[in-house]
Amino acid sequence: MEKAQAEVRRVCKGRELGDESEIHELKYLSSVVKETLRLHPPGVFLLPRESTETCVIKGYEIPAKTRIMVNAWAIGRDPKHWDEAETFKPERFLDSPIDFKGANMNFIPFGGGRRICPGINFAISSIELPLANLLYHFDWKLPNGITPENFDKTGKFSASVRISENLQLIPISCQT
Ligand code: HEM
Repeated sequence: MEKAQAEVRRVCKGRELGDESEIHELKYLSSVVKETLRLHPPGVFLLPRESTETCVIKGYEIPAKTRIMVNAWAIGRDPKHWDEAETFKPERFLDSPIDFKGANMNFIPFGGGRRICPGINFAISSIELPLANLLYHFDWKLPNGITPENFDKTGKFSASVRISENLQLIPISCQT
C-alpha cells in the first residue's frame, strides 16, 4: 500500500485527482488492481457456458450441450503460468503486456472471447479513481492489533467471491 500511496501522492501532487488522465500515469496502482483481480477474481467460475456441438480439447471429448464452468480463480494461481503464483506481487505487471482485456488466457477475471465483460473500462475506473483518492487523502491503519500478516484474507465462495470478514480500516486525514 505504501508504494501505491507514494505513487499517487507524487504523480497527483498539486493537481485535482478527478479525471482519467492522472489515472493512466498511476502504473503501480493499476498493477495493484490487476494483482488483486488475479488472486481474487470476483467471478470465480465466470458465467456458465454450454457447448453447442461436440468438440475435443487437449484430448478430452466435450459432448454437445455440456455445462462448462471456467475456473478463473485457479487459472490466476496456476504456477505453470505465474511465478510465485500465491504471492501478492503487483510488480509482476509493471512493464508487462499481460492484461485482462481478452488477449491473455492465463488472466481472465473479466472472461474472454466474444462474451467478455463489456463493463471492463467502467469497472476499472470505478475501482482505480476512488482507490487513488482514498490513498491520496488518507493514511490507513488496521484496528485492534490486526496486522497485514494476521488479517484473515480467506474468501467466502459463492457465485462471486468476497472476503469472509469485512475489512475495517481507520482513516487518518493527511495534508498532502
Ligand atoms: C470488477 C468488476 C467486474 C468483473 C470482475 C466482471 C466480470 C465479468 C465476467 C467474468 C463476466 C463473464 C464473462 C465470460 O464468461 O467470459 C462478465 C460479464 C458481463 N459483465 Fe462484468 N464484471 C465487472 C463489472 C461489470 C460492470 C461495471 C458492468 C456494466 C456496467 C458489467 C457488465 C457485464 C455484462 C453485461 C456481462 C455479460 C456479457 C455477455 O454475456 O455478453 N460488468 N463480467
